Amino acid sequence: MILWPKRAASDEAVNAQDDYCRQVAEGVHGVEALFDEQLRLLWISPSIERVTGYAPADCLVAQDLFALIVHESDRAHCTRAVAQLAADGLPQDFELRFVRRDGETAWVASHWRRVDSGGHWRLRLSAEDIQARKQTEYKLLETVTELRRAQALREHYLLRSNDERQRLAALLNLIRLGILFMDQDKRVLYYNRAMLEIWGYPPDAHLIGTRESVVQETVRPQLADPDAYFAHVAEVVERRQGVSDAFEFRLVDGRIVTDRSAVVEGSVEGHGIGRVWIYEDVTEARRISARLVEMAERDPLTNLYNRRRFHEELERTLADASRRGHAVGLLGIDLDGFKPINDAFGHQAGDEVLVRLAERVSRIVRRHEMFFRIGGDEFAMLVPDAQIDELAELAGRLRETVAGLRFCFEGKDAGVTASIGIAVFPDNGLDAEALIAAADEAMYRSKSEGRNRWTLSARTAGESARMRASSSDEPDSREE
Ligand SMILES: Nc1nc2c(ncn2[C@@H]2O[C@H](COP(=O)(O)OP(=O)(O)OP(=O)(O)O)[C@@H](O)[C@H]2O)c(=O)[nH]1
Repeated sequence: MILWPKRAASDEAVNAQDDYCRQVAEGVHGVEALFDEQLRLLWISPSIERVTGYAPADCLVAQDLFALIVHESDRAHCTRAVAQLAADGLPQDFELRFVRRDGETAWVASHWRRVDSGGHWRLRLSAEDIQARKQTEYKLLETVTELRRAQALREHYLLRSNDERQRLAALLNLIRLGILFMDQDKRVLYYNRAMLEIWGYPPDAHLIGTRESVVQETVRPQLADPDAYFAHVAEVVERRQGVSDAFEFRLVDGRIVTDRSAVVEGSVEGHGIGRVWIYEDVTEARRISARLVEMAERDPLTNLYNRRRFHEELERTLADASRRGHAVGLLGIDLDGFKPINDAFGHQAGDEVLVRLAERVSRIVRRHEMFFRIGGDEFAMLVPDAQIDELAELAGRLRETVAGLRFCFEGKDAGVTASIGIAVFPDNGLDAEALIAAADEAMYRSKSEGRNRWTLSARTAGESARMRASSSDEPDSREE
């Protein structure tokens, strides 16, 4: 239903004017509507159908127009604003959502005005479609929200990666290995505390960004052989090996350090982003292992090399002598009358004899000669590149030294003598076993022929069964 105020004019003119006005009103693009004082809908433009899908007639017959077309969330506000306008006549402008017949939402900007005429008033609604703008706004809002979320996520990851870095740095600072990261431009990227300690930097040294060449110059004075070390570094860098082999080097203060290095691969395969160096101070480890080797090779009572080292040295010396065509002398030594000392004065007295004997005999041993305790009261002397004369002379001195040792246990004089057998490589044996057997056999001859003497083995190499022993006379040992 459309209502127009009547004017005093001819019916024809009025009808024509009505027709013009109707065409204008019905052709408006936005939604126009008129409500009476009871807020009942009097007229609504056909454009409502374009915006909501409801025809003007649907709106006019609706019991509650707001319930039909205003979105549930905006309805209360809309009702309040319209009641306010009715009461005070002040314009109301706000955005609201229409609910379309197909259930979709259509945003409009609504403008509510009170129009007065002849003591009566009506409410006029003008609403323009702002759906496109709202959609843009929504999109913008979504984009902004998305950006904020991404930003928050970035901050979160940044925080987490900083935490990770802190954790990693704490861990790396705790470990005893020195760690140094160089970037692809050969500048220091990271180092830990142990790296500073190993290279003798003060704990507060600041190396980040320092060029490799500068670092090398600062560590040069620490190195026992800087040129060899830097040649090694250059070779490792040149070779671009996966992980370099451990390289051992010495510092001027006597410490022993090893290094290993690897290229740090970036996320692009085959593209190195720098290099990591790992340093380990192995001084203590080397000292302990040397001590262990020492312990395994030395007799704890006399501190002479033991049977194990004797066999190693004998094999090594024979191999060396074979290559050079040298002779090797072996003196097998067994004490005479040692057991009676143990029996008469106790084991401790026997120990004292062994210790003093080892100490005194060691004094007459020359640089290239080696003296061993094989076990019990058995000793051996190894003489590389030996001549028979020298060996006889050495055996004589040895016999004399042992016989000259005097002890006093429980107020009684005591002493021991030595029976010595001399064997020479290659004359008396071509390998360690044969040489030992020859020396033993000669030593037993010394025993059987009166003790306190030396005997030269007469065994021919390769003829182990046959013996041609020469025996020394007491006390001036001599060859027969
Ligand atoms: N005190 C002491 N005695 C040892 C040690 N090792 C072995 N013995 C003893 O040394 C003795 C060696 O015996 P023998 O070789 O018969 O002694 P010996 O009186 O010299 O006899 P011959 O070799 O026949 O001249 C044994 O009584 C062992 O118990 C040791 O480390 N300390």
